[in-house]
Amino acid sequence: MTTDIQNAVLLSTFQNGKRKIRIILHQGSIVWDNVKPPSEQNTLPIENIISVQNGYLRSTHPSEERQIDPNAFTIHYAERGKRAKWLYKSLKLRHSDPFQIVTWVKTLQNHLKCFKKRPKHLLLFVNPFGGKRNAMQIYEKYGKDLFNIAGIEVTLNVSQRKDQIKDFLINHSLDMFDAIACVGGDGTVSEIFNGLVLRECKLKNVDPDDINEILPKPRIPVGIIPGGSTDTIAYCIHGTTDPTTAVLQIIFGDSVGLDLVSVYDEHSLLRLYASVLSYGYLGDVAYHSDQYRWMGPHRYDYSGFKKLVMNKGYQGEIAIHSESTKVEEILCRENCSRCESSKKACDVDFKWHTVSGKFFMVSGANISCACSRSPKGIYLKHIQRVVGKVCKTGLFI
Ligand SMILES: Nc1ncnc2c1ncn2[C@@H]1O[C@H](COP(=O)(O)OP(=O)(O)OP(=O)(O)O)[C@@H](O)[C@H]1O
Repeated sequence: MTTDIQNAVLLSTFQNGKRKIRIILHQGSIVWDNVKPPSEQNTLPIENIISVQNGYLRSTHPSEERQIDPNAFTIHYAERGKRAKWLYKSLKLRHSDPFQIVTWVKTLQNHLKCFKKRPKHLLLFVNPFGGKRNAMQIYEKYGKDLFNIAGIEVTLNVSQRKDQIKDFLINHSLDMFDAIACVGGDGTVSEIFNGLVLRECKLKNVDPDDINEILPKPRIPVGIIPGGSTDTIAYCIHGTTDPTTAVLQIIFGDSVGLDLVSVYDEHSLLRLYASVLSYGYLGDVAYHSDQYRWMGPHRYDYSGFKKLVMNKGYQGEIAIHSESTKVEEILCRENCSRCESSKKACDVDFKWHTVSGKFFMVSGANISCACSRSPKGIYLKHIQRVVGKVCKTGLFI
């Protein structure tokens, strides 16, 4: 059945506005071009189609029920734009023969049914407190209509207090949802995955406070629509903080894995994080900037400058479990041979090494922590240039 759908070939000529276009469906793509020169050929992979909808006749009165136009249909799709952004586009097509319309709509809709990862019921959390406090407006402007076009049923949950999203996820049934998403920043995303992991612990009778337990992985996919100040997790995943791009990725059910790090004190699990844990400069900026929330995202510039000027270094001692004796000089990047060899840990002789002294900051980053302010992420050379030789920088990516 699926192969029959995938092998379908269609060729027709449609009216698109004032121009006539020839359009062909073949081998998982549709290609269209003007019948008359100049040629403007477009290729659209079927997986980039959001939905295919019948056209509607113009109603003469708002109380009238909308009637399907048998001679028109619309293809809603996504197209890759500049700088990692995705754009929403649509193609309106008309034909004098209603049979042509029915054939194209049915065939394309059957194709779309094969994409099983696309969500149908989405639980969407909105944090009205983070960033510029405009998360609801972001949803209304960039999310609502696109989810509607995609035929996704959205259940909105606007958070009323800190940790409400986390508590909701721990305590409520999620059976009716096939995906979760949020409009918010890194703190909101953190509430979601902390809530999901603790929920799994509760369901599987795992004690999250036992450091020797392996924490269970939540299976439900999580979408992130940037609506915070830094939005580093969204930026690292999508390469941009553009909300439309995020909404389109959620619609298509595209996913990547995200590692989480658990942080414990002597007694219990403190929290899980996906971006960065920091002691020293960055930790202080994150902590103190919260009292300047009224400044919006500029609070980080203000606090960052203040803390940089006041910085005299932070005393500390770090123990690192590593095979190398030169732990202070190591810089890991993508495709790092050292990380590759450490995956085969049995061949490597790991020992504890300690580094102590005054640090500018000590950070444990799980992702590059790139954001629009710092597109290269946490970058060691950049930090060294800022602090000169005053203090050490501990950074482990
Ligand atoms: N209704 C609410 N009132 C107060 N705080 C809330 C509310 N809802 C969520 N929060 C908390 O707001 C905090 C900040 O939100 P968020 O992280 O989304 O924005 P941000 O700090 O501006 O962005 P970023 O973390 O990307 O810099 C989160 O830690 C979350 O727990």
